Formats: sequence, structure tokens, C-alpha cells
Amino acid sequence: MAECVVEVRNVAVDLGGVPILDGLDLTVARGEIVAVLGENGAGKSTLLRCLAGTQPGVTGEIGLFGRPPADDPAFWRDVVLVGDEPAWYPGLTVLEHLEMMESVHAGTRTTPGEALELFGLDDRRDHVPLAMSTGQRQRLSLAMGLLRPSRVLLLDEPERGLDAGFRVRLASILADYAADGGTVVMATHDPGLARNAGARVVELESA
Ligand SMILES: Nc1ncnc2c1ncn2[C@@H]1O[C@H](COP(=O)(O)OP(=O)(O)OP(=O)(O)O)[C@@H](O)[C@H]1O
Repeated sequence: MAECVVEVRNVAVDLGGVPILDGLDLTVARGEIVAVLGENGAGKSTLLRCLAGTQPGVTGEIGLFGRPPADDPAFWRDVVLVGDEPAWYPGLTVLEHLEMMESVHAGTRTTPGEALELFGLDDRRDHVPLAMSTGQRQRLSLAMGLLRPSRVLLLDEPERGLDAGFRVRLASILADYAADGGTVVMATHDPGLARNAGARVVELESA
């Protein structure tokens, strides 16, 4: 049986009297992709924050590799979160952002050059992120996340701003990550992305 990487038992979040998730159970195996779908406000981002250990007010049990998530360096050596647009480093180009990631992480999954090609950013390598389109910046966020060595990807609406063609490529990038033994949990509004990536779909009901 495949190793269980993510385990969520009876998890709920109380945000000032508003219950969210309401006793959620979820297990995700090594090499599996789970796509969490649901209406606006259903709690998809909240679930990802729970898995990342950054959500206050959580009850129930959450384990990644058998340990509760902890917002500390050891945890983040295994886990990559791509969510809201990051704060770009002023004056650094696209290539330099990727090189910065490479310089601080041993054993990166791709080189900066390979990441530029994979994420279709080769012709933007010498641009600064704030001079690019929303979708191009999202590609860079994903490229920086995928360049890092990791065992779990937590992705909040990774399709945000991406054109249809690149969503197909992203699905294949995620499928390759899982085929290499990685585990993915993504919140998405794109059932096509989930299907093309070979994800198991989990529907979150609104409270
Ligand atoms: N800081 C907060 N304080 C109080 N309530 C919050 C807070 N953040 C989110 N919520 C509420 O929690 C619920 C879940 O929000 P969440 O962002 O997890 O939903 P979502 O499924 O990711 O939505 P979307 O599809 O719009 O991204 C919503 O009803 C939202 O109003």
C-alpha cells in the first residue's frame, strides 16, 4: 500500500464563530495528486493553510509524514506552498529570482535554465517580474516552487492567470512531479486541470 503522506482527521476551523471545514477527513498517498474543488468560500485556501501550519483556530489532527505541520525550516524543506503572489525581490530579473532559489537550496529539481524553458519564460529571463503579465508572474511563482527540492506541493489556484495552453502543460508538470513520488494538494476552480493532471477530486461543501 502506498505511503500515506498527508493525513487530516476531523479538522475544523473556527474563525470568530464561523465554522469552516466542519470535521474534514482526508488522506493523500505518496505520488498522488488531490484537487480540492468547491464554491468561493468553501474553505479551500483555509485547508491549504491548515496543511501548511499557518492557520489559527484549527481543531482535529493534521499530519504530514506523520508529524503535525510546523511553520519552521525543517517542515519547509519538504513542503512547497505556492499561493498568493510572492513579494518579488526589487531589481532582480526572472532568471535572477530562479538563481536565488538555486543558491539557497541544495539538490534543486531543475536548473534555472531548465525552469525557464519548462515554464515558457525564456524570452522573459531578463525582465523584472513587475514588468510582466499576471500569468507570466504566476508561471514564475510556480517555476520557483518547482525548482526547489520538495516532497509535497501545496498549490492554491495554480491556474490563476494562466492561459489554456499553459494549464495543459502545468497538468503534465504536476503529473511528472507525482510520478517521481511527490504528493500534490491543490485548490482549484479548473476541473480540466484536475482531470489532465490525473488528480483525485475532493469536493468541499460550503458550510
Ligand atoms: N481572516 C478571516 N477571518 C474570518 N473569516 C475568514 C477569514 N479568511 C477567510 N474567511 C472566511 O472563511 C471562509 C473560507 O475561505 P477560503 O478563502 O478558505 O475559501 P475558498 O474556498 O478558498 O474560496 P475561493 O474559491 O474564493 O478562493 C469564507 O467564508 C471566508 O469568508
